[in-house]
Amino acid sequence: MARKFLDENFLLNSETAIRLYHETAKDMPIIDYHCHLSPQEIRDNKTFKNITEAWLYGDHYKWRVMRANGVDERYITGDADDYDKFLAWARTVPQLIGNPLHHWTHLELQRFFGVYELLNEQTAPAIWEKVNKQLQGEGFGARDLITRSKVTVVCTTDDPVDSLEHHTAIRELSDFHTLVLPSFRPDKALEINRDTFRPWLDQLSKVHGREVNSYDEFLQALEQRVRFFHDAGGRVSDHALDVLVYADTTREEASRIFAKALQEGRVTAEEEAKHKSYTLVFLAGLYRELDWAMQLHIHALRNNNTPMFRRLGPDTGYDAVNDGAIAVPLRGLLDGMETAGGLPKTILYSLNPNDYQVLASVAGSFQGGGIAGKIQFGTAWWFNDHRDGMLEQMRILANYGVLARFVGMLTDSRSFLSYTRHEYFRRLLCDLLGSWVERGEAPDDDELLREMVANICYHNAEQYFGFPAVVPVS
Ligand SMILES: O=C(O)[C@@H](O)[C@H](O)[C@H](O)C(=O)CO
Repeated sequence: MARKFLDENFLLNSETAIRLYHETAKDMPIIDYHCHLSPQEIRDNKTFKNITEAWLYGDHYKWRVMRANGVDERYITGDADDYDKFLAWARTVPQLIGNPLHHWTHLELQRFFGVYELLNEQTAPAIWEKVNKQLQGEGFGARDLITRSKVTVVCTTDDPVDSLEHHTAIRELSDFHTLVLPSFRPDKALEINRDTFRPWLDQLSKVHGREVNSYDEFLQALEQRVRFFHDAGGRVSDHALDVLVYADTTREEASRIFAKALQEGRVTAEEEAKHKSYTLVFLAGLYRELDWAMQLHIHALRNNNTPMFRRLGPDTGYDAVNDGAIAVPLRGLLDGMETAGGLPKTILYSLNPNDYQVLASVAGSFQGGGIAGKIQFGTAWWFNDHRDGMLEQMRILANYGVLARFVGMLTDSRSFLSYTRHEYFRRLLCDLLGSWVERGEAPDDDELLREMVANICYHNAEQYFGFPAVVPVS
C-alpha cells in the first residue's frame, strides 16, 4: 500500500525518525544565515497581490524548470499576465515529480495556505482564489511570513557599499523581533577584471569619503566597511569564488597590480589571482578579529546563456555547476589565512558534489582554536539542496568530520515562502539518524539523539555565529 503523498511523516521512514522529527526538530526556530531576501521588502512588510508575485517574480529555480518544461519565456519573465504565469507553473508542477520543487511547492501550499490538493491545471483556479484571498488578507506580509516561520535571524546578502538603511530601520521596529543582519559580500572588490570593478570603486570612494586610488586606500576602505557592517550587527561574510585561485604575493606586488588595474583596466590572470588572494587574506584577518564567519561559495558557473544574460541579467536561471581542481588552491588560500594570523570561522560550500571530499577533508586540516566546528563543510547548495544532495553532504560530513557540530540548513532564497526548506532538511536529518539507529549503527539513545537534532537544527548556529542579542522565540 503506497503511503499518502506528503503526509505528516513525509520523508520519515522509521519510528526513530518520526519521533525525532515530531518531538524535537519540527518546532525548533530557524536561523537563516544565508539568503537573498530584500531587506527593503522586510522593512516595508511587503504584501503580495497574488501567488504569482510571491512565487514567480524572482525565483529562478522555478523559471529554470518552466523553461525545461517548454513554457514560453513570456509566461516566465515576460509580459504575460499573472494568472497565465500561475497557470503555466500549475501545468509544470505535475511534470516535476522527483524534483525538490515538486515537494517544496506542495509543502508551501500546505504550511502557509492550508491547501492539500495537488497543484495542476485543474486545481489551479480554486487554488489561485484560495491562496490570493489569504495573501490579500492579514498575516501574509514579508515580516509576517518570517515571524510565522519562527525565524529568529535572517542574514541577507549585501554589497559593502550598501547604506544598510533598511537593516537600521528594521532594528527600530518595536513589533518585529527577528534579527535581520547584513552579510558582507565583496565580490565586486575581488573581480578586478570585470566591467563592474571601476564603477564599484567609485561607489566605494563615495561611502569611504576619500578617493580609493591606491591599494592601501582600497584596503582601508574595505576595513571601514567591514566595521560598518559589524556595527550594524553583521557577523557573516560571503564570497562567490566561482573559480578558486590562490597565488602567494606581497602587499607591494598587490599594490602594483591594483595600480595597473586602475591605469590599464585589465591585469593578467596571474595578477588577478594575486589580487584576490591578498585581498581575501586581508579580509579574513578582519573577520577573525571581529569573530565573524566567512562563507566561501565555490564552483558556480554563472550566466552561461549570453543572449539571456544580456536580456535578463544574473541569477535568472542560466547558471550551472563548475568543475576543476580546487584542493591545492583551497589549501593555499586557507593556509595563507592561517599563516597570516589565523583563519576565521569558515564555511566551505561547493556547487560541484565532486568537491565534497576535498572540502570535508581540507576543513579537517584547519580545525582548532577551541571552537567546535570552526571550519564547516557547508550544507548542500543551490543545485544540490534536494533530498539526495542534502543526504550526501551530511553523510560525507559524518564520515570525515563531526556531523553533530554542523550548523545546518539555510534557504539561500529570494522568496519569503522558502522556509519549508528547513523543514525538508530537518526531516532528512531525522530520517538519516533514524536509519542508523534502526540498523544498530547508532545508539538508540533518545537524549543523545534529541540533543544532536536540536543542535543541528538551531543551537549550533546560535552558538557558532554569536549573533548579537538573538531574541528567543516565544
Ligand atoms: O549566493 C549565490 O551566489 C547563489 O546562491 C546565487 O545567489 C543563486 O542565485 C542562488 O540564490 C542559489 O540558491
